[in-house]
Amino acid sequence: MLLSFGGPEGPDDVVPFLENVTRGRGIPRERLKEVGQHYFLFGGVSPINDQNRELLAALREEFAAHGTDLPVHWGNRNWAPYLTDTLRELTAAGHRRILTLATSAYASYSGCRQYRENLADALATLEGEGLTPPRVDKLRHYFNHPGFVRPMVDSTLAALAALPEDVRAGAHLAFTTHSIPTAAADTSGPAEGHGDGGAYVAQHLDVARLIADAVREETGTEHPWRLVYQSRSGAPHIPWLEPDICDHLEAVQGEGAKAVVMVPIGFVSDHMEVKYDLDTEATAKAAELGLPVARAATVGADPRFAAAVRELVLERAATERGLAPQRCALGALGPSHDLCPVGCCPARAPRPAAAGADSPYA
Ligand SMILES: CC1=C(CCC(=O)O)c2cc3nc(cc4[nH]c(cc5[nH]c(cc1n2)c(C)c5CCC(=O)O)c(CCC(=O)O)c4C)C(CCC(=O)O)=C3C
Ligand SMILES: [Fe+2]
Repeated sequence: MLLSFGGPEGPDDVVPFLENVTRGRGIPRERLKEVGQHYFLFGGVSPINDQNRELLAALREEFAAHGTDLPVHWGNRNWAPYLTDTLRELTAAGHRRILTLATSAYASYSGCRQYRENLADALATLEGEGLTPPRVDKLRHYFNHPGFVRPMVDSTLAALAALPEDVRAGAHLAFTTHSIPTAAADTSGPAEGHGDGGAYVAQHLDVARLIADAVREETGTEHPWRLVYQSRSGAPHIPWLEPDICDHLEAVQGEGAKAVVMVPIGFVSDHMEVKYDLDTEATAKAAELGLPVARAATVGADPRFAAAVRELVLERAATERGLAPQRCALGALGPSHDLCPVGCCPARAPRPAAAGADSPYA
C-alpha cells in the first residue's frame, strides 16, 4: 500500500483538505490562508495525486514485469483515497498482511511516525467496526537507496546542463528539504542518534554529499553546496531548521555564486512544495536577484525508483522469513532499520503508532 499525504483535486477540496492537514496542529490562520492561495493558483488541484497515480502504475508495471504477484493499493493521510478506507477494503477482502511504502524517504515525526499514528488510528477504527485488524508493516527509509539517489544525480546534471553555459561552472548546488521545528529534527530517528539535527539532518546531508560527489566526478567541476530548507510554517518564535532557500539564494549571490541549482532531495515527487515554494517563490526571488536558477526533478515514477521499491519489498519479505538478504544502501549511514525502535521520532504528546516496536498491534 502506497501511503501518501493526499491533496485537493479541485477548488472545493482546498479548505476541507487544509482542515484535515492542520487538525490539532496549531498552524497560524495566516499561513493557512496563504497556503490555500498556493493551491488556488493551481486551480485547486495538487499535483501530488496524479504523481502518486503514476507511481502506482510504475510499481504495478515493475511487479508484473518480474512476476511479483502482489496487489498494489493506495491510501492517504489527508485526502481520498483515505488510508482508513483502503485498509478497510483490503481487510474485508481477506488480506492479513499489508506492507506500506510512505512517500517520505527520511526519518522525522512528519515523515514517519505521523504516518504510523495514522495507521494505528485506522486499525482502531476497523477494530471498532468489528473487523480483525491486519498486520501492517512499513518499508525502511530509502533516502540512501541507489534507486532514489541515482535518478537525482541525473536530474541534477540535467539541471546544470539547462543553465546558460557561461554561468554553469560557477553554479552552486542548493539541496533543499522541508523545514521542520529544530526540536523535531533533534529527536528524529532512534534515541541513540538524538542530538543536533538528529537523523533528519544527518540523512539529508548524506544524500547531499553523495549527489555532490557524483556530480563532481561526472563534470570535473567542484560546485559548492549546502543543505537548505523551505516551506516553513508554525509560529515565528519557534525555531525551525534554517537557512531558508530564499535567504540562501541571496547569501550565495553575495559570495559570488554565478547560478544555483535547486535539488529538492527532501521530496519524492514534484508536488506543491516543489511547484510553489521552489518553482514559483524561490524562482521569483532569484529573478529579483538576477541570479540564474534551475531546479532538478524529484524521482517521481522513475523506473529505477520503482525497481528499488520492488527490491525493498523482496528484501523485507526475505527478512520476515528469517533470511539475511543483501540490504542495499549508499553513503555513510548504512541501511535504515526495518522496524522503528521505541522512542524513534517521538511525538510531543504520545499516541499509539502501528508498524514499529511500540505498536499496540501485532
Ligand atoms: C517533513 C515534511 C514533509 C516531507 C515528507 C512527506 O512527504 O511526508 C512534508 C510533505 C508535505 N507537506 C504537504 C502539505 C502541507 N504540509 C503542511 C504542514 C507541515 N508539513 C511539515 C513537514 C513535512 N511536510 C510540517 C512540520 C508542517 C507543520 C505542521 C504539521 O506538523 O503538520 C501543511 C499545512 C500548511 C503549512 O504549514 O504549509 C500542508 C498543506 C504536502 C502536500 C503537497 C501537495 O499538496 O502537493 C507534502 C507532500
Ligand atoms: Fe508538509
